[in-house]
Amino acid sequence: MNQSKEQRILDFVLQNAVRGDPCSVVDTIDKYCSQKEWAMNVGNEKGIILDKTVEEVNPSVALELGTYCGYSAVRIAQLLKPGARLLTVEFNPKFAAIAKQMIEFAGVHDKVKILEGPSEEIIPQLKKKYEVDTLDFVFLDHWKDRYTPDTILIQECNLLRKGSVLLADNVIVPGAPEFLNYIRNNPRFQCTNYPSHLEYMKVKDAMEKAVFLG
Ligand SMILES: O=C(NC/C=C/[C@H]1O[C@@H](Sc2ccncc2)[C@H](O)[C@@H]1O)c1cc([N+](=O)[O-])cc(O)c1O
Ligand SMILES: [Mg+2]
Repeated sequence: MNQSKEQRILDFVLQNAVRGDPCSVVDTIDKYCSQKEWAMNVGNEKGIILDKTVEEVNPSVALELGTYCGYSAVRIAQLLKPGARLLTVEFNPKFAAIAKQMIEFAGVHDKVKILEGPSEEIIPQLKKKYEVDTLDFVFLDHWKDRYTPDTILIQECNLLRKGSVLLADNVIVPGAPEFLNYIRNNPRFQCTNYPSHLEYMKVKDAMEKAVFLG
């Protein structure tokens, strides 16, 4: 049965990265996806914006929507302080299985929990089932037409506190125009745009940061 691209990425990491070294896992994925097969990891250029935002927020509880192969989960997890945790939501079981192995190989599995299922089902479970009080940081990188409904759902579930930070990937390519319109016109959020480029390409992309004002 022929392998998936995601399985090829994982295999390349298992054979070429250093077990227990998150940086080498991230760099190895970037090497494979820039030289061999493009894949929708946030990549290193936007990854640095992600890193800086995570360091600035220093979250105790972080949520990621759209795990894919686990690239950004590994990037975020390696920056978390002791005792902090990342919950990452993935609905495709094949991708979740790849990401689980990627996260374990990187040695950050004690900080990361993969929640399998669609975000619209998982988000309402965060407080009771996953013992979340509020979210300090949310990285949106799943289906672009889910950014707005899930941001509304997160608010409806009282998961944000004054100062909670949302960071959205791909607000230019593939684009999230409805989300940009929603979040930039919502007085409860203070927005900042970070121009960048699409992962592994020269195409312009951007990330949008939105701080919840309470
Ligand atoms: O489409 C993109 N991302 C969608 C990501 C989707 C990921 O999240 C879930 S969907 C889900 C997860 C949880 N809950 C509900 C749905 C999918 O199984 C995948 O793992 C994308 C596309 C491009 N591009 O250039 O085409 C570049 C990017 O950086 C991108 O992020
Ligand atoms: Mg993306």
